[in-house]
Amino acid sequence: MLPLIAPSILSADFAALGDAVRRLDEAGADMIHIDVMDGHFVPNLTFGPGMVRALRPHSALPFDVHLMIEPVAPYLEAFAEAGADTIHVHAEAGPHLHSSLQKIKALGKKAGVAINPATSPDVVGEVRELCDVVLVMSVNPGFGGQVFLDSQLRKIERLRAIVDEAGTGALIEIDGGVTPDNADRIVAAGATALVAGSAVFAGGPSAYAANIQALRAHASRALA
Ligand SMILES: O=C(CO)[C@H](O)[C@H](O)COP(=O)(O)O
Repeated sequence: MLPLIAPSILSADFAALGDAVRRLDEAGADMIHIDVMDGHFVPNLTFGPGMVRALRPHSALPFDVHLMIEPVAPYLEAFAEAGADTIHVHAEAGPHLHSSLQKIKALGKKAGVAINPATSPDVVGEVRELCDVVLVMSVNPGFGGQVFLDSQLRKIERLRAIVDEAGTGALIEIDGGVTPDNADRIVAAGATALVAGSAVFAGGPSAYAANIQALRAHASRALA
Protein backbone atom coordinates (compact mmCIF):
# COMPACT_ATOMS: atom_id res chain seq x y z
CA MET A 1 0.00 0.00 0.00
CA LEU A 2 1.30 3.46 -0.90
CA PRO A 3 1.85 5.64 2.17
CA LEU A 4 -1.11 7.94 2.79
CA ILE A 5 -0.42 11.68 2.68
CA ALA A 6 -2.25 13.85 5.19
CA PRO A 7 -1.60 17.60 4.83
CA SER A 8 -1.84 19.46 8.13
CA ILE A 9 -3.85 22.65 7.78
CA LEU A 10 -1.84 24.10 10.66
CA SER A 11 0.42 25.45 7.90
CA ALA A 12 -2.43 26.86 5.79
CA ASP A 13 -3.58 30.46 5.52
CA PHE A 14 -6.15 30.56 8.34
CA ALA A 15 -8.07 33.28 6.48
CA ALA A 16 -8.76 30.86 3.63
CA LEU A 17 -9.12 27.43 5.20
CA GLY A 18 -12.17 26.36 3.21
CA ASP A 19 -10.33 27.10 0.00
CA ALA A 20 -7.20 25.29 1.23
CA VAL A 21 -9.14 22.14 2.09
CA ARG A 22 -10.88 22.11 -1.29
CA ARG A 23 -7.57 22.56 -3.12
CA LEU A 24 -5.89 19.79 -1.10
CA ASP A 25 -8.69 17.47 -2.16
CA GLU A 26 -8.12 18.40 -5.82
CA ALA A 27 -4.32 18.10 -5.37
CA GLY A 28 -4.46 14.41 -4.45
CA ALA A 29 -4.23 14.37 -0.66
CA ASP A 30 -5.50 11.21 1.05
CA MET A 31 -6.91 12.91 4.13
CA ILE A 32 -7.00 16.29 5.85
CA HIS A 33 -5.15 16.52 9.17
CA ILE A 34 -6.67 19.02 11.60
CA ASP A 35 -4.61 19.99 14.65
CA VAL A 36 -6.73 20.97 17.62
CA MET A 37 -4.71 22.75 20.33
CA ASP A 38 -5.89 24.09 23.67
CA GLY A 39 -3.10 26.33 24.99
CA HIS A 40 -2.80 23.96 27.95
CA PHE A 41 -1.77 20.50 26.78
CA VAL A 42 0.29 22.27 24.12
CA PRO A 43 1.48 25.89 24.05
CA ASN A 44 -0.67 26.99 21.11
CA LEU A 45 -4.37 27.53 20.32
CA THR A 46 -6.09 26.57 17.10
CA PHE A 47 -9.49 25.12 16.22
CA GLY A 48 -12.64 23.80 17.86
CA PRO A 49 -15.46 21.58 16.58
CA GLY A 50 -17.07 24.60 14.92
CA MET A 51 -14.14 24.83 12.53
CA VAL A 52 -14.37 21.12 11.68
CA ARG A 53 -18.09 21.57 10.94
CA ALA A 54 -17.43 24.66 8.80
CA LEU A 55 -14.76 22.87 6.73
CA ARG A 56 -16.71 19.63 6.28
CA PRO A 57 -18.62 20.70 3.12
CA HIS A 58 -15.39 21.77 1.40
CA SER A 59 -13.88 18.28 1.02
CA ALA A 60 -14.96 14.68 0.65
CA LEU A 61 -11.64 13.47 2.11
CA PRO A 62 -11.51 11.86 5.55
CA PHE A 63 -10.93 14.38 8.33
CA ASP A 64 -8.11 13.23 10.58
CA VAL A 65 -8.62 15.19 13.79
CA HIS A 66 -5.69 15.33 16.20
CA LEU A 67 -6.82 16.45 19.64
CA MET A 68 -3.99 18.04 21.60
CA ILE A 69 -6.29 18.95 24.46
CA GLU A 70 -6.64 18.00 28.09
CA PRO A 71 -9.08 16.78 29.28
CA VAL A 72 -10.21 15.24 26.02
CA ALA A 73 -13.19 13.03 26.89
CA PRO A 74 -15.77 15.86 27.22
CA TYR A 75 -15.15 16.95 23.61
CA LEU A 76 -15.17 13.65 21.70
CA GLU A 77 -18.85 13.73 20.84
CA ALA A 78 -18.68 17.31 19.58
CA PHE A 79 -15.82 16.51 17.19
CA ALA A 80 -17.54 13.33 16.00
CA GLU A 81 -20.77 15.22 15.28
CA ALA A 82 -18.83 18.02 13.56
CA GLY A 83 -17.52 15.61 10.90
CA ALA A 84 -14.30 13.99 12.12
CA ASP A 85 -13.61 10.56 10.60
CA THR A 86 -10.61 9.67 12.75
CA ILE A 87 -10.13 11.14 16.21
CA HIS A 88 -6.68 10.98 17.81
CA VAL A 89 -6.27 11.34 21.56
CA HIS A 90 -2.95 11.65 23.32
CA ALA A 91 -1.78 8.90 25.64
CA GLU A 92 -0.40 11.68 27.85
CA ALA A 93 -3.71 13.58 28.07
CA GLY A 94 -5.79 12.54 30.97
CA PRO A 95 -7.34 10.91 32.47
CA HIS A 96 -8.42 7.63 30.83
CA LEU A 97 -6.94 6.69 27.45
CA HIS A 98 -8.67 3.31 27.17
CA SER A 99 -12.05 4.82 27.94
CA SER A 100 -11.56 7.66 25.43
CA LEU A 101 -10.70 5.18 22.68
CA GLN A 102 -13.76 3.09 23.56
CA LYS A 103 -15.90 6.20 23.34
CA ILE A 104 -14.53 7.15 19.91
CA LYS A 105 -15.33 3.66 18.61
CA ALA A 106 -18.81 3.82 20.14
CA LEU A 107 -19.34 7.08 18.24
CA GLY A 108 -18.65 5.16 15.02
CA LYS A 109 -15.30 6.85 14.32
CA LYS A 110 -11.78 5.53 13.82
CA ALA A 111 -9.71 5.79 16.97
CA GLY A 112 -6.12 6.99 17.05
CA VAL A 113 -3.68 7.07 19.93
CA ALA A 114 -1.07 9.81 19.67
CA ILE A 115 2.24 9.67 21.53
CA ASN A 116 4.75 12.43 22.17
CA PRO A 117 8.47 12.04 21.46
CA ALA A 118 9.29 11.20 25.09
CA THR A 119 6.54 8.58 25.45
CA SER A 120 7.32 4.89 25.24
CA PRO A 121 5.69 3.00 22.35
CA ASP A 122 4.79 0.27 24.83
CA VAL A 123 1.73 2.27 25.94
CA VAL A 124 0.20 1.40 22.55
CA GLY A 125 0.47 -2.29 23.36
CA GLU A 126 -1.95 -1.80 26.25
CA VAL A 127 -4.70 -0.41 23.99
CA ARG A 128 -3.79 -2.01 20.67
CA GLU A 129 -7.16 -3.72 20.11
CA LEU A 130 -8.85 -0.29 20.16
CA CYS A 131 -6.44 1.51 17.82
CA ASP A 132 -7.19 2.08 14.16
CA VAL A 133 -4.22 4.44 13.97
CA VAL A 134 -1.09 5.12 16.01
CA LEU A 135 0.06 8.72 15.60
CA VAL A 136 3.74 9.22 16.38
CA MET A 137 4.74 12.80 17.11
CA SER A 138 8.15 13.28 15.54
CA VAL A 139 8.40 16.81 16.97
CA ASN A 140 7.21 18.15 20.28
CA PRO A 141 3.59 19.10 19.58
CA GLY A 142 2.40 22.67 19.29
CA PHE A 143 3.91 24.19 16.19
CA GLY A 144 4.59 23.41 12.56
CA GLY A 145 7.94 23.91 10.89
CA GLN A 146 10.09 21.98 13.36
CA VAL A 147 12.85 19.52 12.52
CA PHE A 148 12.08 15.78 12.47
CA LEU A 149 13.47 13.94 15.48
CA ASP A 150 15.51 11.00 14.20
CA SER A 151 15.11 9.35 17.59
CA GLN A 152 11.54 8.52 16.57
CA LEU A 153 12.65 6.12 13.82
CA ARG A 154 13.37 3.38 16.33
CA LYS A 155 10.01 4.01 17.94
CA ILE A 156 8.31 3.53 14.56
CA GLU A 157 10.12 0.20 14.14
CA ARG A 158 8.96 -0.91 17.59
CA LEU A 159 5.38 0.14 16.80
CA ARG A 160 5.52 -1.76 13.51
CA ALA A 161 6.24 -4.89 15.54
CA ILE A 162 3.45 -4.15 18.05
CA VAL A 163 0.86 -3.53 15.32
CA ASP A 164 1.94 -6.57 13.28
CA GLU A 165 1.77 -8.79 16.33
CA ALA A 166 -1.71 -7.49 17.15
CA GLY A 167 -2.80 -8.16 13.56
CA THR A 168 -5.18 -5.20 13.58
CA GLY A 169 -3.84 -3.49 10.47
CA ALA A 170 -3.69 -0.17 12.30
CA LEU A 171 -2.07 2.68 10.41
CA ILE A 172 1.20 4.05 11.75
CA GLU A 173 1.08 7.77 11.07
CA ILE A 174 3.99 10.16 11.58
CA ASP A 175 3.51 13.83 12.36
CA GLY A 176 6.16 16.55 12.46
CA GLY A 177 9.06 17.56 10.27
CA VAL A 178 8.17 15.17 7.45
CA THR A 179 9.79 16.16 4.12
CA PRO A 180 10.63 14.41 0.84
CA ASP A 181 14.18 14.02 2.19
CA ASN A 182 13.18 11.86 5.15
CA ALA A 183 9.93 10.27 3.92
CA ASP A 184 11.66 7.13 2.64
CA ARG A 185 13.42 6.48 5.95
CA ILE A 186 10.18 6.98 7.84
CA VAL A 187 8.32 4.53 5.63
CA ALA A 188 11.21 2.06 5.70
CA ALA A 189 10.90 2.07 9.51
CA GLY A 190 7.26 1.02 9.23
CA ALA A 191 5.06 4.10 8.76
CA THR A 192 1.99 3.90 6.52
CA ALA A 193 0.76 7.50 6.71
CA LEU A 194 2.60 10.83 6.71
CA VAL A 195 1.30 14.12 8.08
CA ALA A 196 2.98 17.14 6.51
CA GLY A 197 2.35 20.83 6.96
CA SER A 198 5.32 22.89 5.80
CA ALA A 199 6.28 20.43 3.05
CA VAL A 200 2.81 20.57 1.48
CA PHE A 201 2.04 24.28 1.89
CA ALA A 202 5.44 25.60 0.69
CA GLY A 203 4.97 27.60 -2.49
CA GLY A 204 1.25 28.17 -2.03
CA PRO A 205 -1.84 26.51 -3.55
CA SER A 206 -0.36 26.07 -7.02
CA ALA A 207 2.37 23.85 -5.51
CA TYR A 208 0.12 21.56 -3.42
CA ALA A 209 -0.17 18.81 -6.04
CA ALA A 210 3.57 18.70 -6.79
CA ASN A 211 4.44 18.79 -3.10
CA ILE A 212 2.08 15.92 -2.30
CA GLN A 213 3.41 13.95 -5.26
CA ALA A 214 7.02 14.54 -4.16
CA LEU A 215 6.26 13.22 -0.68
CA ARG A 216 4.46 10.18 -2.08
CA ALA A 217 7.22 9.43 -4.60
CA HIS A 218 10.02 9.70 -2.05
CA ALA A 219 8.08 7.70 0.52
CA SER A 220 7.38 4.97 -2.02
CA ARG A 221 11.09 4.44 -2.67
CA ALA A 222 11.18 2.58 0.62
CA LEU A 223 8.72 0.05 -0.81
CA ALA A 224 10.54 -0.54 -4.11
O1 LIG B 1 0.86 18.48 15.01
C1 LIG B 1 1.59 19.29 14.55
C2 LIG B 1 2.38 20.15 15.46
O2 LIG B 1 1.98 19.88 16.75
C3 LIG B 1 1.71 19.46 13.05
O3 LIG B 1 0.76 18.60 12.42
C4 LIG B 1 3.04 19.13 12.52
O4 LIG B 1 4.05 19.83 13.15
C5 LIG B 1 3.06 19.30 11.00
O5 LIG B 1 3.75 20.40 10.60
P1 LIG B 1 5.17 20.31 9.87
O6 LIG B 1 5.04 19.33 8.75
O7 LIG B 1 5.42 21.72 9.41
O8 LIG B 1 6.15 19.83 10.90
